[in-house]
Amino acid sequence: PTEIAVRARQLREQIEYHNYRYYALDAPVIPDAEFDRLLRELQSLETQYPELVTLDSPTQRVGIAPVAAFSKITHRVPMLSLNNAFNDAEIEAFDRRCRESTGLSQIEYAVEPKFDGLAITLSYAQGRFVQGATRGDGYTGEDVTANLRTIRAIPMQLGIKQPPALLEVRGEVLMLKADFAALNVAQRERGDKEFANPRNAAAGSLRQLDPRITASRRLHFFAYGIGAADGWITPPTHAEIMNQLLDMHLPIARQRNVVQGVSGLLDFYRQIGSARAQLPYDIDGVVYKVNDLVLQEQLGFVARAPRFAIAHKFPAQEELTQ
Ligand SMILES: NC(=O)n1nc(-c2ccco2)nc1N
Repeated sequence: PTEIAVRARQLREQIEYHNYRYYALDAPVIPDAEFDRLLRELQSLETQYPELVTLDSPTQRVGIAPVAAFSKITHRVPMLSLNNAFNDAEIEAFDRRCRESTGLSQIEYAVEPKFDGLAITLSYAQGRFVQGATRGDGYTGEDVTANLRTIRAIPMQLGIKQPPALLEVRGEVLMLKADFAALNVAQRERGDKEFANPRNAAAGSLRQLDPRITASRRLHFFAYGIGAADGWITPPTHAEIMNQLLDMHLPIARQRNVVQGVSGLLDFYRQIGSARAQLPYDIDGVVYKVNDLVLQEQLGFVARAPRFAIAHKFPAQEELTQ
């Protein structure tokens, strides 16, 4: 009956909104018990009326049947990796190259943490999540759509009224430090192998053929850019792309900024470096991107890496002593 279908749609929207509050804003507005009640109400409606179940219903976050193997996906826009810099002199050289190639005396950069997880791409058609893949070799990755549906930080619908016809979101799947520690305790108790670090735990959890195993691991996601886009008016800067991603209910880094020149870059590097141990997730550096997208075009890519962006890495973390 229609009022049941209306109630089911209402519940789906409310649950997805609370996921946004919790994972993208880190500011839930209802207690977990109330969230669970909404989910149970939707589950009971879908059990009574199976025709109400949709693939992207919040009740399907527990994972569907496993696949025998992952199929391959070729990225419409390659997912290229960043060049690395390890000291201030290399960053000064990066900034100099950007100034010389653009003829500008000072460059504005968008800066953000470099998540140490697994790069993935999410495709949204008319605002609905339809496909997701790993980075692979940058040109071809594995189709892990069913596994990504279980990650509650990844919205199944973009949270805007007029979504683009197609939008590819690039980002990182990761496991929070606390969830990693708890997982290893559980692994040890089960007699299963422990993971060396959160990055391996995230990769191992995402690349499971059985989505129900992925669903049992607490994975998180942060968006950091865009791939292909059809029917979307690209904003003029990277910082504004990030604002729009958050408006669309995608989680993004909280510690991001827009800075001027090499001094702004190095200040951010030190600021994040001193806060690194307190962050809830592992990072292996910070990322600097020329903010203006027209300048990014001008600077382009050398070989396979962009000339307009660079990762500034921290010294490798000494292995945690027991
Ligand atoms: N891993 C990470 O946090 N990344 N990776 C990029 C990236 C890779 C290629 C272009 O941008 N940006 C950020 N914040």
